[in-house]
Amino acid sequence: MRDVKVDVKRLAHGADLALPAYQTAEAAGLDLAAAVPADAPLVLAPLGRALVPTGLVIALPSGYEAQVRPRSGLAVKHGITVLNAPGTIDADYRGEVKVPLINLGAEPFEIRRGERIAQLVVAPVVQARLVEVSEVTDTARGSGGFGSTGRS
Ligand SMILES: O=c1ccn([C@H]2C[C@H](O)[C@@H](COP(=O)(O)OP(=O)(O)OP(=O)(O)O)O2)c(=O)[nH]1
Ligand SMILES: [Mg+2]
Repeated sequence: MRDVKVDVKRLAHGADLALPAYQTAEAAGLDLAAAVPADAPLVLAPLGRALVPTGLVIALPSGYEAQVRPRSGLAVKHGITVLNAPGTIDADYRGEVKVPLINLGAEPFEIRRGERIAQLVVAPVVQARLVEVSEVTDTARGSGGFGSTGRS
């Protein structure tokens, strides 16, 4: 397993929360915990959304991004997902990592302090060097898409 150093800082409102951790040896995502106040859990009503704090600031190395992805268990059991999935953390972002959650389930969902609400996947990035042309190369697919190869 390759790894890359990522600096992480815990903000005051997350200082007592454990750092994100990979839950298994080959896990791709670091689980992110909700840094909501212990005495004020966040309640997401059906179709309700919230920008959930993690209490974390990260500094990714140049050439990497971090993706904020849903946890499948919360999605399947409760309809909780990341509204902008996959969220993008840029390598030059130094603000708090936050998770825009939405409740697509039928019941209100309570998010307690320390609950693992999403996962962070660090990935390499390439930036495109755009070269404007008057004609693009032809291919067998051409402009076919959106189900052009059969049922979708
Ligand atoms: O789920 C997310 C998505 C983004 N961010 C932070 C890190 C990212 O670097 C920054 C900007 O995100 P994005 O580019 O997706 O948002 P934008 O609406 O384009 O804002 P900006 O104009 O600041 O780029 O917000 C998060 O904390 N969580
Ligand atoms: Mg942006």
